[in-house]
Amino acid sequence: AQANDFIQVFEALSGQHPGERKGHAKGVCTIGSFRPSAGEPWLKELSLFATEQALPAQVRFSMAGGDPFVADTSRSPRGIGVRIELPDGQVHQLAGLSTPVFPGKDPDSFLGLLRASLAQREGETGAVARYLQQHPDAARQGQWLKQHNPPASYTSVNYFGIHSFIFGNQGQQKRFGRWELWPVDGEQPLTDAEMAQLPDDFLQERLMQRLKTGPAQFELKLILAEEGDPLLDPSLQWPDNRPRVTLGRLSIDSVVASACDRLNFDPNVLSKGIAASDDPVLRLRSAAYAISFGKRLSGR
Ligand code: HEM
Repeated sequence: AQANDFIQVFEALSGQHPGERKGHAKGVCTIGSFRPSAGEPWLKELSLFATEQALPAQVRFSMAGGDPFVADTSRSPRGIGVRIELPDGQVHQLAGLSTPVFPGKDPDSFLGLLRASLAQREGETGAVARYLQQHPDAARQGQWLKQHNPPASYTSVNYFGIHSFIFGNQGQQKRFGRWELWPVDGEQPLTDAEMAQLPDDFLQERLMQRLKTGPAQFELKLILAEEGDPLLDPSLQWPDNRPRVTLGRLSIDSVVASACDRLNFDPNVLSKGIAASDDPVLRLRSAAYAISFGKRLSGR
């Protein structure tokens, strides 16, 4: 699977929306800050956690998929894109989802699922079920979404980095870890009744109302891998009992609609001391985001 295959299938599934993101088209942009507070000395040696001062951040919340008009009640992932500006000019980005797993162990498996959805849409009954039967890794996100209603607001849900990243500077021990963002407001899912009754658009309005009462915050957490944890498969979660280390606090201050227009939340833009793993889905994302970024900047 190539990055462009994804752009094509996203556009086939969601229609042409010139100038919009080809994934996570619907969303809301905010500004805020990240205040590092990593307690462990080895973490303080990584650029992102070296200071305890608040670093400027841009944060975009989004609905998965390429449809800018999708209903906010949809049983689909919510997304968060975070861009943090370090004092020395480096930038660190995070782009995660409200599901702990991705629908595919690698790009081929995910692309197959998208193509099966398209085939089903075009009349091939049962195409998705057949595909999922043969590719259990591609079924895991859907299974999780069935068991967890979508969030009542963008700031009342956990977000997951999903991929493994490698933490440690040159000369230090390298440790595989995954990040999570935990809402300080607590998790609050929609009830079934709310899912049936709410209008298509309420997440942006709720976020603006929430921010009138002060910043909404998330704790950034790190889970470190233990022997035998799957390091390169984003469709698999690590056991729930892994300890989490607090890395800092992300503060969402205000909605600034245009502040993300020229940003590309490529998850491989990382500061010194944190590196991408060889997860093939993580690797492919940069190229797909670049194509989408180029298209939307040029109004295509
Ligand atoms: C093969 C796998 C994937 C492909 C092809 C893909 C593709 C895309 C594309 C084309 C965009 C729009 C980029 C832009 O115009 O700026 C996007 C946005 C996004 N993706 Fe992915 N993605 C993949 C996997 C993932 C994964 C694993 C995550 C989370 C861990 C994720 C989270 C996001 C988020 C949060 C955004 C919105 C960023 C923003 O607000 O601008 N994606 N994706």
